[in-house]
Amino acid sequence: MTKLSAIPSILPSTTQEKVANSKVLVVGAGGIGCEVLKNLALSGFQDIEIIDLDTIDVSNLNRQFLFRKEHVGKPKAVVARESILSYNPDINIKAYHDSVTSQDYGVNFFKRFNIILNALDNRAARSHVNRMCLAANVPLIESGTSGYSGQVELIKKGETQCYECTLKLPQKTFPGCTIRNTPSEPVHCIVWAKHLFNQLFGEDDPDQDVSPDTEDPEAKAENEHSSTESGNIKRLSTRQWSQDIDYEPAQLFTKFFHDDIKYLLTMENLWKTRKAPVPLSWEQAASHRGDAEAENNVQAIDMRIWSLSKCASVFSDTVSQLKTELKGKSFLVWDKDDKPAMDFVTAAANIRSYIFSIEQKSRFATKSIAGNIIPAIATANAMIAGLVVLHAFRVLAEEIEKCPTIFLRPKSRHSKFILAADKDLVKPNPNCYVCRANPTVHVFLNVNTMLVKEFESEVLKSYLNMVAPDVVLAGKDSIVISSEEGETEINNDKKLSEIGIVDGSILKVDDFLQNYELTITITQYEKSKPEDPSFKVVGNPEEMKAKESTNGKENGQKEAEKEESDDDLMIVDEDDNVKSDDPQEGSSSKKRKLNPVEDDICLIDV
Ligand SMILES: Nc1ncnc2c1ncn2[C@@H]1O[C@H](COP(=O)(O)OP(=O)(O)OP(=O)(O)O)[C@@H](O)[C@H]1O
Ligand SMILES: [Zn+2]
Repeated sequence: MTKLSAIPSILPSTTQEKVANSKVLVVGAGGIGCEVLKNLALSGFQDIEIIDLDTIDVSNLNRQFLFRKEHVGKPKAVVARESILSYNPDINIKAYHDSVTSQDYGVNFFKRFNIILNALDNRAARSHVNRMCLAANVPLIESGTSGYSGQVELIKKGETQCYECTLKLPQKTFPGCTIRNTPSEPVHCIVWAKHLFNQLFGEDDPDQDVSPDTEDPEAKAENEHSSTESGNIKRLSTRQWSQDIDYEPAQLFTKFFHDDIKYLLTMENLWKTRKAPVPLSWEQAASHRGDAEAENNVQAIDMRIWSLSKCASVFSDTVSQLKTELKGKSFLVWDKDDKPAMDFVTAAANIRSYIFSIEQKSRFATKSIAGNIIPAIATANAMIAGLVVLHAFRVLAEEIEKCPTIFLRPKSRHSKFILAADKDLVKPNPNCYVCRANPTVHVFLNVNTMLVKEFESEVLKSYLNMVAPDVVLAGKDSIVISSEEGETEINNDKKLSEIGIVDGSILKVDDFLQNYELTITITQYEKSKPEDPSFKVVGNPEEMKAKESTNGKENGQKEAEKEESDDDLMIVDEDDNVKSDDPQEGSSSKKRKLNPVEDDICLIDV
């Protein structure tokens, strides 16, 4: 029996019928997904499917209200289904505890739906669903939040831009010389401390060198030191040297916080317009007395700013703990939830901040910066989910012209939001490497150093978001990378040039799972600086510049700042289409491979 009574009577009767008879897929049952599912169930949708790969974590409970304490550890999709049935037992609802990128969900699976609603938190899954919906020609409503910001966007093949029509700028990174030579903000010291962790205990990454950067152009004019030296230490690997001294904390401290800083001071150009750092000896730090008061205040330990002597003792203790953890392993992986790893970064970052006269941060604040944590705001999720379902009504009523992209922006601190809408639907980008006919891209890389397996994992999968690519070298018609296991593994460790991929090569890449074909033109490129990316992907080489977004907050926030209204919510038209700081990355400006900072940002309870 169709429960039309649940359908908002404000809708025209034809739309009410369509709502009751349509089949909807919700992808993701997290913060937005739970709200969307509740809205669907309460507004008359009768046939819903949910897919989510994750299980319920205790940190989800404050905002993902379909879940309770007793559900922790259970699959989100399954529990969400049960909770929705408790609202309305007549709904036909099916749950999949699985990744939407799995081969089990091909184009025919997507074709079964009238509309698909994304409530995801990462770029790879979003891109995949985007391609599946284009291939299946099913409208997709894409949404995301990031703190108090959010966005809802309709994607309809041929009529609107797709998720990949605009270049998503990679997460903000910092120039290597700022991190290594001239930090000026706490985040620079925190990134340096994470790099230090990796140099001492993590996977080797030459881009994460922590020693003074002698190639810094600003310093070079006066600095005649050989680039084979760093500080007073010959540039043998930091890891090797640390192992040679058995991770003796005082010696490590002396190198990183005294000798390297002394060396930096010899780069005089750097300090002409900046406050110079002050080298800190192990003895000075360990016996530092000036900040004992900060230690004794009553705040929760994580909220306190640690004294310098506490930082020194935590540095020493965690170096010893991490050294023990490393035994028998080739490297450790930094994790903000791993206590010694997080304590180490807090201590090292704060010691460096002290040396550079930069504000020190509590462990709590350091964790949030180091883990790129943006708080998840239940209200923002709820507002965005409401807009998702309103858009769904309009799509089903075939009024897609009434579905411009809508942005949620914080008006000011705390409770005030504004909603800003684009004036019109944004048309597809004719150069989009996904939704245009016969898409092409140019990839700049070094064919003499990049391995076939790196090209597959970093360029095709991680950057271009393919799932199961098959690559044919044009002219030779042989498969050089196959999605079939065992077919081309023999090529994995070869350089691209060794299998005939050279400057000017054209590759035909086919991802059967995404029904997506892409032509790639290879151009030989060599890094000129160590921090340069190892490859670049460009739609049109003449337009190598990424579409610079003015910071997303400007979308609606500027409008709002002009207004003096006490309303908690304002709705304004959007004057331009400039996109944002990408709330669609949700909590997670998902890094592309080139980004040294965190991959997915985790949400924290607020
Ligand atoms: N490939 C995928 N297939 C299916 N579901 C996915 C996929 N990728 C992400 N998701 C789901 O999308 C949801 C996004 O929700 P949300 O942004 O609230 O994240 P969360 O993981 O619930 O929260 P937190 O990050 O704070 O732990 C998550 O439940 C996640 O499991
Ligand atoms: Zn597109």
